Amino acid sequence: MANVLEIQGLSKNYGSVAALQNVSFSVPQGSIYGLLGPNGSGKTTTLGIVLDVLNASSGSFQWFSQPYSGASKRRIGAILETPNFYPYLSAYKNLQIVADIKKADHAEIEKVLDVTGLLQRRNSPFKSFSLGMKQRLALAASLLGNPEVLVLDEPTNGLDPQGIADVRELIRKIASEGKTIIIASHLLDEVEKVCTHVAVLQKGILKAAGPVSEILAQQDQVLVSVAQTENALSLLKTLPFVENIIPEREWLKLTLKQGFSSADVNRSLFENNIIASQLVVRKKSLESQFLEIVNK
Ligand SMILES: Nc1ncnc2c1ncn2[C@@H]1O[C@H](COP(=O)(O)OP(=O)(O)OP(=O)(O)O)[C@@H](O)[C@H]1O
Repeated sequence: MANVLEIQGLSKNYGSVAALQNVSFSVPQGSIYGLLGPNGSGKTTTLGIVLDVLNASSGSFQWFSQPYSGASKRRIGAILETPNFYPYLSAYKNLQIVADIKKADHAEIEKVLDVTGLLQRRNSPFKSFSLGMKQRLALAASLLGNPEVLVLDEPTNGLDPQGIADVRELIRKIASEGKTIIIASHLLDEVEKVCTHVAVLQKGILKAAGPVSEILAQQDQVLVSVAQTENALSLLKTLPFVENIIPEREWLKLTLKQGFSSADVNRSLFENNIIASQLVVRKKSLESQFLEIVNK
């Protein structure tokens, strides 16, 4: 699959602050790519550089395998900040202004209002919109000109759970039409629910990048409680499918290699005359996986 964006060795210093340090990753065409990291990790800086509103201190990037130009700009729709529309003008009128700036056909306005679920409210003034509707109007505006790629910085910031779910659905719908979407977010949950790929930033350093299924693998943890802890520990250390063992009070916490389950642990213990009094399978939380990645 071709890449819509390739970033090589990007660094950015604000005075003595190293906001980005030698960051490289590629965004495949058709992906929903999450740029994940806590506040201040360099997400907005990365997006600002690739959208040409900030200069990098060093490194390079290409959109559609070419240096950034007016031609590539027309293929990208972006929302970098909380959207500014005219409060007393209707949704439709506001989009007319955006369409004129982007030299987009006015016929597109109805379509983007429909996609974002705002057709019924086309004549309502922007100031009467809820935060979620304002965010959807910003998405509608970014869709004018029919860009191939959307770049969104924290698109669900400040929204309530329903608003977050609406924007998530909308992102899925837009992606299903073949567009590539790049989203910066500090919300792990959001990234896991909607993204196909993720890059994890911490203090300007890229910690991991790739398909979500590889980066945030849903590895289970198996907790074993046995009377003969020492015997069990010696045995478990010899089992090739046990990746990691953490003894914690009466429990032995195990991480297993892909394709193995608590049944394999139970069988091995039993075959060696060790009876587990309790065996518990616990899903590793996204938080703990994220912390493992950033602490690596
Ligand atoms: N104009 C600036 N001048 C000085 N330092 C800056 C400037 N902009 C950003 N920084 C610093 O660069 C680092 C990265 O900031 P950036 O806004 O890119 O992070 P972020 O991951 O987008 O965070 P947030 O989620 O809070 O927006 C932070 O330490 C921030 O304080």
